[in-house]
Amino acid sequence: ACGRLGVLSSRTCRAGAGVVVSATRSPGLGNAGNLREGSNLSKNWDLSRQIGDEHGVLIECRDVHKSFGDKHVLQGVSFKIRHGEAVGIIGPSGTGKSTILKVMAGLLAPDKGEVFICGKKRQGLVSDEDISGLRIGLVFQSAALFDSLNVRENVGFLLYENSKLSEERIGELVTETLAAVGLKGVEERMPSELSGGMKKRVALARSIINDDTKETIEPEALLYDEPTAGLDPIASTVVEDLIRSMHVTGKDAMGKPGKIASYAVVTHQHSTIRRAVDRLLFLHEGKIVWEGMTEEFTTSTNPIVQQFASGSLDGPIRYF
Ligand SMILES: Nc1ncnc2c1ncn2[C@@H]1O[C@H](COP(=O)(O)OP(=O)(O)OP(=O)(O)O)[C@@H](O)[C@H]1O
Repeated sequence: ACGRLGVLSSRTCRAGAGVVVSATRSPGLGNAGNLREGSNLSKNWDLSRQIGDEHGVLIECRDVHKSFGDKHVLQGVSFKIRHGEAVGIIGPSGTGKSTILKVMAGLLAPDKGEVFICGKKRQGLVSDEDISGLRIGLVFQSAALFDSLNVRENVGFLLYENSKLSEERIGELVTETLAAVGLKGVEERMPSELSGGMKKRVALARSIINDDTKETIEPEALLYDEPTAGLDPIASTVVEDLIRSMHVTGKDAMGKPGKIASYAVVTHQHSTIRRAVDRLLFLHEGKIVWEGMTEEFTTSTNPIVQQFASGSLDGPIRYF
C-alpha cells in the first residue's frame, strides 16, 4: 500500500487515475496533421509547412504493433497529435482503439514501433520513467472510480498518495477542480450515489487535478476512452462541452481558460465526433485507414468511412 489512502500499490498509484510521463513542453500550433483527405484544407492551414514538420508534435506513434496472444491487434499504426489539436479515434469494435490509447499513455508497451513524446522516444512504460514535463492523463471508459472511496478521496487520490500537500489544501483543490467540471457539494458522496454523467465528470476532475506547488502542474494531453458511452443525449452534450472547455481553446465551468494542450477521444457517438473533435483518425484492422477533418467524415468517398458513417450492413466492414 502507499500514501494516505493506502489502498493500492505505488506503481498503480502512479499509473492509475492520471498518468504522468516524461517529455518537454513544446510550443503551440493550431490544428494540423498529415491529412490524407481534404481538398479545401489549405485555406485553413499552411500544409506545406506542417506536413512532415515535427514542430508542435506532442505525441507520435510510429509503426506501432501490438498483439495479445495470436491476435495481432495493432498492425503498424502511425500518426501524430500536435499541440492544440482535438483528435477523435474511431473505428469498429475490437479494432484496437483502447489499446492505442494505452500505448500512448505508456500503460502498454508496443511489441514493435515507437512512441515519441515531444520528439523524445519513450523507453519502457510510464511507471518506469521519471515524472517531469508533458503529462498525459487517461480517462477510462468506465469512469473507474474507487467504489470504497468518496468523491473527495477519488478526485484527490494522486495528491493524497503522492504529494506532501496538507489534507486541507488537497480538499480545497478538490473543491476547485470539481467546480471546474461543474460539480458542487458532492465531495462526501460515494460513487454509488452519483449518476453516470456525474461519475464521468468526477473522473475528469481526477484527471486534471494538480499539485499546484510543483513546477509542472497540469496534464497537457488528455486521452478519453468513450467518455460519453452509456449517457443520455443531454448528459453526453454536457460531457462533450466539458471536454471542449478544458482545451486551451475553451473556458471551463468557472469561466477560466482551458489548460489542456491537446486531447484524443475514442468514441462511437456521432454527437461526440461532431461536438468535441476537429480531426479524425479511423482505425480498422490494426491500421489507420483514413484521416480527415470532422466535417469530411460524412462526405468522404472512402467506402469504409461511408459504411461507418451510415451504419450500413453493406460494405467492407463485416462483423459476422
Ligand atoms: N489485455 C488484453 N489481453 C488480451 N486481449 C486483449 C487485451 N486488451 C485488448 N484485447 C483484445 O484486443 C482487441 C482490441 O481491443 P480494444 O479494447 O483495443 O478494442 P476497441 O477498438 O477499443 O473496442 P471497442 O470499440 O469495442 O471498445 C480485442 O479483441 C480485445 O479483446
